[in-house]
Amino acid sequence: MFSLREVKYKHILDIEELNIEKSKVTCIIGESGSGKSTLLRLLNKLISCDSGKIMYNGQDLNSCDSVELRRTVVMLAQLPAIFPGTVRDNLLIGLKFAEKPAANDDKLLHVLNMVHLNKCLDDESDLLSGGEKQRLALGRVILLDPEVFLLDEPSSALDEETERFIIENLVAYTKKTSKTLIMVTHSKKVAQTYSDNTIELSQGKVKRAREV
Ligand SMILES: Nc1ncnc2c1ncn2[C@@H]1O[C@H](COP(=O)(O)OP(=O)(O)OP(=O)(O)O)[C@@H](O)[C@H]1O
Repeated sequence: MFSLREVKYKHILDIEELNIEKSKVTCIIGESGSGKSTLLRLLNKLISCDSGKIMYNGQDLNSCDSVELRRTVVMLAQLPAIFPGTVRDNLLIGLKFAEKPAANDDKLLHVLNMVHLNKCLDDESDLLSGGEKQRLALGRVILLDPEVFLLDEPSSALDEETERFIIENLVAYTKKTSKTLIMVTHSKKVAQTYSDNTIELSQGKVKRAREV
């Protein structure tokens, strides 16, 4: 799905060769500052590499329209934005930005259940805890129903049990729908348990890329 050849970005990333498979769960691990978030941002075309080539489904990412790309490849940042308004507003705003039809309350409640967020749709989002806001933003991304999820530490603010519940739901959903999940995680345990492939970065280079 994604293939990278001799990709360099500033002093931060220097990747000789890397392939990320379609319809698989790929975890990106590595020490803090190793370039994990930068790699996700390259794949979402939020930044462009200085040299080398990134292909997406056989097409050079440079020649992909960024807006079109982000309709199918959706990124959840490490510190996602929460907008003023209710839980419902925050779930629906992604669909609105993407010019997709709004979802009904049943669908919104189903997504809240998936991300283990036990809140009412009319609750004010600025009263949520950090971990709850993180799950709300994840729900917003799930509603967009992209082909590729790029998730930057989606469970960093969660306790182990909630993390397990959410990642299990997410992996089951992406497997069932043949979506591609690319997820940065600080947890080797999450990578070992749930990923089909793991990419380990160290100082901007691929230290290891393997099937688990
Ligand atoms: N636009 C930029 N310009 C210069 N340096 C940057 C830029 N963005 C990130 N960096 C630096 O690049 C390195 C890699 O950053 P990145 O956020 O990709 O790391 P990470 O592996 O995701 O780290 P963490 O696990 O702490 O989130 C860091 O040293 C960071 O300070």
